[in-house]
Amino acid sequence: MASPGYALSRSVKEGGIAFKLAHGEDVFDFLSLNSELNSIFNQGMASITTTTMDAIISSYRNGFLGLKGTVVDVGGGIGVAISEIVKAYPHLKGINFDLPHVISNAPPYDGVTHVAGDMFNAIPPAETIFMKTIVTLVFPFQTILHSWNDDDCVKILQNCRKAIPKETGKVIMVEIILDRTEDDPFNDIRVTSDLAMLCFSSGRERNEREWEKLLGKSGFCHYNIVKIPTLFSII
Ligand SMILES: C[S@@+](CC[C@H](N)C(=O)[O-])C[C@H]1O[C@@H](n2cnc3c(N)ncnc32)[C@H](O)[C@@H]1O
Repeated sequence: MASPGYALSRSVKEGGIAFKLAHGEDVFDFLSLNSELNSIFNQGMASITTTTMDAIISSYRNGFLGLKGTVVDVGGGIGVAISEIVKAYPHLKGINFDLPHVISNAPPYDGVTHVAGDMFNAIPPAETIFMKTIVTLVFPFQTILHSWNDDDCVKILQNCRKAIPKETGKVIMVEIILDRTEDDPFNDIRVTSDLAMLCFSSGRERNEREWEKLLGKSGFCHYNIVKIPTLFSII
């Protein structure tokens, strides 16, 4: 996992993603080809997610209470986040959507259907889409949108738009928002995550203006930001 750091200077000078220069594959292809690492990665994501879901579920209570129908967690890993959401808000049904090699490791949860697929092709239809990022310093390349460059993010968000009802659909993203002006103890780790994205993906962390631009380009003209007591905000 340290090797992409050693490829960073080559990536800056010659172009290309440092992770791919170091390992010959993009990160998610690399995981799909290494079943032991894939399993460690999925379990790691699941345990980190368990620690942040409490803050998300309680801080966004009115948001979840106002939803109806089905929520699809895009890039939901083995389904921990969506299972916690439907447990806390049982009026909702959940779909956990991820790549086939991840879904094949996912355990069953009440109220959750697992669906395998590729978010660059199509996302299962639902009233609401949930996308949650993760940051760890061991696997610092966590998606969802911060792992991808702007063009890829627009493709993902446009697919989100196609999957939800035109007038009433909603996308809930849990992402980092860079903010240099605020005196916030999480700011240093947000910048560290931005550097980590440079090593592990084509992505980056973004400030509010950059998020607004990305959302606008993808056809979402209304958004709100809800600050929660973690590294992340809800957009
Ligand atoms: C950081 S992990 C899991 C994050 C998860 N949302 C959570 O909070 O635990 C990101 C997930 O995105 C998935 N992913 C990557 N590319 C994808 C694609 N093209 N389509 C669907 N899922 C994808 C990965 O397999 C991985 O499980």
